[in-house]
Amino acid sequence: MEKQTGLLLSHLLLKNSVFEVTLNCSHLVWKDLATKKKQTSNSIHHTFKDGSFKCIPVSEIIAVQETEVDAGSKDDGKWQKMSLKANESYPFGFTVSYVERASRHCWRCADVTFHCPNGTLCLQWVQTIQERLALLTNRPKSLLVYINPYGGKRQGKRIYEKRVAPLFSRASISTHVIVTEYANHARDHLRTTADLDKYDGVVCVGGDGMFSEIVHGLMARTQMEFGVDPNFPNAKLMPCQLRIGVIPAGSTDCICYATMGTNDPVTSSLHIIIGDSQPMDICTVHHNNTFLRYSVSLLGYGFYGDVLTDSERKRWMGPARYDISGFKTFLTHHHYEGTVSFLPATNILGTPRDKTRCTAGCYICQHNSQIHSVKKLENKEDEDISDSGEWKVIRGKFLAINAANMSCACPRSPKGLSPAAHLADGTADLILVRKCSRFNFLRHLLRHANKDDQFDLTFVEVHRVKQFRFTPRHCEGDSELNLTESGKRLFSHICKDHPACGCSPAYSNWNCDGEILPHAAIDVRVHCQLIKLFARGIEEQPIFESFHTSAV
Ligand SMILES: CCCCCCCCCCCCC/C=C/[C@@H](O)[C@H](COP(=O)(O)O)NC(=O)CCCCC
Ligand SMILES: Nc1ncnc2c1ncn2[C@@H]1O[C@H](COP(=O)(O)OP(=O)(O)O)[C@@H](O)[C@H]1O
Ligand SMILES: [Ca+2]
Repeated sequence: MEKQTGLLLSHLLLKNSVFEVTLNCSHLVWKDLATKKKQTSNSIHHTFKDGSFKCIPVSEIIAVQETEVDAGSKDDGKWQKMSLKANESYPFGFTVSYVERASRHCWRCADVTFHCPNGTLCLQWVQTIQERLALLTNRPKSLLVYINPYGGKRQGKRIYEKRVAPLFSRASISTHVIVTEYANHARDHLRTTADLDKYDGVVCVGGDGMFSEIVHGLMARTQMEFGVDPNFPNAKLMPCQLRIGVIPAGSTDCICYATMGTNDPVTSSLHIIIGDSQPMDICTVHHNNTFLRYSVSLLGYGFYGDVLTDSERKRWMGPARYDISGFKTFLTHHHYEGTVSFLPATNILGTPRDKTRCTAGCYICQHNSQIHSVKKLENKEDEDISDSGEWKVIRGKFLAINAANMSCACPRSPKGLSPAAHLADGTADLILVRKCSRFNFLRHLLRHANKDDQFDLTFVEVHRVKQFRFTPRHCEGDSELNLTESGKRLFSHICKDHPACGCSPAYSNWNCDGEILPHAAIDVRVHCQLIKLFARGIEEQPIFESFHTSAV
């Protein structure tokens, strides 16, 4: 064993070979001494598939613990042989659990057990690694967990107990778990009752609707604490301090998919454990200066509003309801008339049709959010939002009006509704699909699932915006008309009951992150980075950490 400042180096047994194991301030590295000579001293090393070399960042170590070296502990013959040898001259062991990257952005918790020649050395390794982990202040120690037992395929509770809780326990994270008993249980608990000082984060097990509940609860609590009235459309909303973790157990799971590249509960758990942080924009939705809701992913009128409205009656079907309702809504082919006004995002990097993608450490999000902060400091943000800038106005008949605050990538559409949209740039992509033939609309829809550009069609346009407004045709000129659900039904009724007349109903509903909004006329504003997730954005490719031999 060799211990210099900040460096621990020992020769330890791993499986049947002696490895040089090193812990420096940022990485844990192990090299098979038998193959070490083959490596050139100045080359940048990678993790070798044969296991002869591995380099993992300390920030991705989940836990370390002493391991009993016991020949009878594994039933696999090979392992027993190794254990016997370990017992002879390496009778002590410790196991390091760490993040390993699997395919398609999935993360797994891998274990490696090192055998030591004496107990003092073993203890020193365990303690030193634990000390390093304790220095990682971004990691949560205590979490408040809400499980929706009815989300998706109703597997939330099982997913949490079988796949998530054991990982949290291995990482010594304490949890307070609440299985929700009714819709908005989590939102109301967070808004009024929960003792948030006790926790380092809030975790929801469910779908995008459940995530939306958490966002509403935390946002309401934060605005109340700071005395901000969200009814005031130009209010400067305060960001939430607690990070949110999302364990996917829903029907769409686009929040997970767009922030981690997969909807896998283990991957989400590992991002939570290592304390990742991904800021996200939030939209506020108002009607006649009254706050209605927050939206994080999709605000959709027309097609996606109608799919949602139809699908709510089919909740018992689980996630398949969206496919059935999607098909049915496609066949009905309703269009809606109205005016869309929007404030384009100017002086920012990125456009909705460029080839850049919002990935981990996104430069565009960093750059554009800095512009927002400078404006906030100079108190020019309101100016920009309400008066200055050129509002654009588009009147027409639309099959769909969608605002994507992020890509909205999900298993149904791995590139998403707006593939170049950003999680945290302070803008949303406003997609207008004008009335067109069923065939053309199908072409547009199919392009969400293949490589072709869904915006490269004459009847589709997309704008990167900071704010937008929609006024359905029958409300135009009557800003006071408060068109609620019952009113809308009255209007819609006329043609919905007479499909043969070929007319479209006058109004659709807004799909706001999977919730039906009771108003058709809305004002929407994007707020930059109001919440943070336990995520890091989609990693472009598996990261192989660089490591120089000379540094060891
Ligand atoms: C072969 C045809 C391909 C059709 C592709 C359709 C493109 C799908 C993009 C869907 C984007 C979804 C954005 C996220 C919306 C969610 O907030 C919302 C609620 O989710 P959850 O709480 O998990 O139920 N989900 C939806 O509105 C579902 C829309 C599905 C439309 C088919
Ligand atoms: N215990 C519960 N009973 C009924 N509804 C609930 C419960 N807990 C949460 N909900 C509601 O269920 C809705 C859907 O939840 P979600 O987890 O997003 O599943 P899905 O993705 O299948 O829609 C959300 O609107 C949420 O408010
Ligand atoms: Ca955005």
